[in-house]
Amino acid sequence: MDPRMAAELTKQVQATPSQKRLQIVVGDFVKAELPYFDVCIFNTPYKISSTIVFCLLSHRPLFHIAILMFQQEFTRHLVAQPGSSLWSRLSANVQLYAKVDHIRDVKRNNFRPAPQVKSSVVRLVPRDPPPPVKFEEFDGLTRVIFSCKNKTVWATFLHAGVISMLENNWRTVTDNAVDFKDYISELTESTDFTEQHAVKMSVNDLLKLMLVFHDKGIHFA
Ligand SMILES: C[S@@+](CC[C@H](N)C(=O)[O-])C[C@H]1O[C@@H](n2cnc3c(N)ncnc32)[C@H](O)[C@@H]1O
Repeated sequence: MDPRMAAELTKQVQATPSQKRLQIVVGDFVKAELPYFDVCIFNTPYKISSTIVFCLLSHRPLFHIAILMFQQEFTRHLVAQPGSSLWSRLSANVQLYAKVDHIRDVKRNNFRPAPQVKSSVVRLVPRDPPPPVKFEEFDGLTRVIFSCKNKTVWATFLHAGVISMLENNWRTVTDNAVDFKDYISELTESTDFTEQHAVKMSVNDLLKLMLVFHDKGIHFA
């Protein structure tokens, strides 16, 4: 590893008020039962980047800080902000649970042999306490919203596949005989986000939208 990078990572770790314990886990990271840890420094296998991020964020007790290296393109999504073309389901899902900052890009020639892809290092600090939102529910909403990220929220919710998925969820908890398309159409028009495009919706906007649906008994997972 580049000595400057090593020095920077060491500084990050030393700035962390942790009990400095080293944990060694042998096996498949995704399947392993992770022990308690404060700090995670990980040159991740890039093909399982998002699995790793969500494994870490769902781990309890919460860790304090993670310094992670990923493929550069992936990190651009992790740190993207609403309004950017890179703002995506991944960005919103991760930023709901963690503050993510870009630390630095790593050039190909910092490795021997030089890999095909560029890398970047990010810092992930979980929100503590974590928001009281079920991951599957928020992910269900972002799956819908970002399926048509340049359409308006109103248009997205009137898509036949979306209506049918939400209606199935809804019918499992209600006997209400109203026409679901009318129900959801009125509901969507009543929000502040009708004309909003997914690409501009912040995590808070998405949470507000999710609560509007929950108030009417509609769930995304
Ligand atoms: C340091 S990582 C990644 C290197 C580089 N960032 C990449 O993606 O090619 C490479 C190492 O991770 C290991 N590895 C791959 N998948 C893994 C998994 N699910 N759990 C634990 N280790 C894994 C591989 O065996 C390999 O030794």
